[in-house]
Amino acid sequence: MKIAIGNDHAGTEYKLAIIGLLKSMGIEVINHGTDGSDSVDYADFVHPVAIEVEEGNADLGIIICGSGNGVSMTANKHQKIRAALCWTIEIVKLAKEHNDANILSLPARFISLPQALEMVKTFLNTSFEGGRHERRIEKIPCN
Ligand SMILES: O=C(CO)[C@H](O)[C@H](O)[C@H](O)COP(=O)(O)O
Repeated sequence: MKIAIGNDHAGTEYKLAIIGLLKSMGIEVINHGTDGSDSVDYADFVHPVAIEVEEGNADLGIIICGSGNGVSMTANKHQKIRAALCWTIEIVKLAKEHNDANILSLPARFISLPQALEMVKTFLNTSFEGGRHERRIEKIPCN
């Protein structure tokens, strides 16, 4: 299992903790930064994550900013990406079961760090249900 991860300055603290968790689980991480607290533009760090997932270099992605919106909007511009903005464990579960989300988007300024770590575990441990949901996700791309 390989995970690509990226964030802006609002997500650095959570990102570093998530990398620690993933490594402790034996998961390989491709870190696209930023690793600092200086103000940056999230798109610069999210497009590389989306490309890793689209090209199959990473199995899944995790992206983090203050609200989770900027990173989600950026990732979802990529044809093969289904980035899900999640703020509870249940929504993470549904994002995998029903939407086969391949990138988890976290709003670092609106969830606690322990909550974020639990959400990451749920993202990794939940499977797509397929069936009617397969038909629906196939209709998402517009070009
Ligand atoms: O893109 C965002 C909002 O959709 C993210 O939450 C950013 O992290 C946020 O806008 C950064 O805000 P800042 O005031 O520049 O720290």
